[in-house]
Amino acid sequence: MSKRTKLIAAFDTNSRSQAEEWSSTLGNTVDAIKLGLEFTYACGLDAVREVSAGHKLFLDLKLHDIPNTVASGLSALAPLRPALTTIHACGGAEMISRSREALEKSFPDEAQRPRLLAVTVLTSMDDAGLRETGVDTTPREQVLRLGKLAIASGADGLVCSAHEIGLLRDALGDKPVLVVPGIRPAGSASNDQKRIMTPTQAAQAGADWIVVGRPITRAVNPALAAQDIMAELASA
Ligand SMILES: O=C(O)c1cc(=O)[nH]c(=O)n1[C@@H]1O[C@H](COP(=O)(O)O)[C@@H](O)[C@H]1O
Repeated sequence: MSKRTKLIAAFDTNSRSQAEEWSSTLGNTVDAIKLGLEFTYACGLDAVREVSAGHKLFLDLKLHDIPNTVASGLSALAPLRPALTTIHACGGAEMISRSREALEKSFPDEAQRPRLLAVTVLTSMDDAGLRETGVDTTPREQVLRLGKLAIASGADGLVCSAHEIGLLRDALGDKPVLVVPGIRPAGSASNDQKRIMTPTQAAQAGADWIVVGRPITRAVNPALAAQDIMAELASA
């Protein structure tokens, strides 16, 4: 039997009290919580530690710099003990392999080591947006290219859209952890996301984790919105 796709709720806010409220009202409904750039820059690392206490943490800081700086940055974040953490795949092979080494050094116990995820092509990019950056190919081709590079260089998994899951599974098999944002329950606004799918579609495509922010956090009742998505995943 295949494993259920798990739900990460993205707590994108600059308010510590708001994040604390979500943590207590829906943190136990979802499988993990994501704290990213907005919350970390606004509230600091102590707040990340406190809001994520008792929950699985996806620390999404999308590091992208020279290999030494990214590896040292990851080592500095180790005390937060995230389950999952991100770097940008386009930082290249050495940046990715040095990141993996840094995490292995900080966590000699492999079971405790945060899973290193490489972000491929952001789900807010479509064909035109990607070409504007000088990458003269489609998001699918670029995701595949970066995905192969990242896994070969030591990433445990990838962040991609649900549209590329099949392609990545064909090329890389079942082992890489695929974490999929750009998820919109039927009828919800796409906002700035371009490559979107519903929770059911992403689960059926084979996502290990989906990431959902605004459809939960901006709902009239965020806890109920999270429960509805969990129910959708259970029946997908
Ligand atoms: O790394 C991510 O989590 C990420 C990668 C990506 O390609 N697209 C993407 O939306 N995300 C994150 O996933 C979350 C999606 O939020 P919503 O669009 O509100 O559901 C945000 O916190 C983004 O930072």
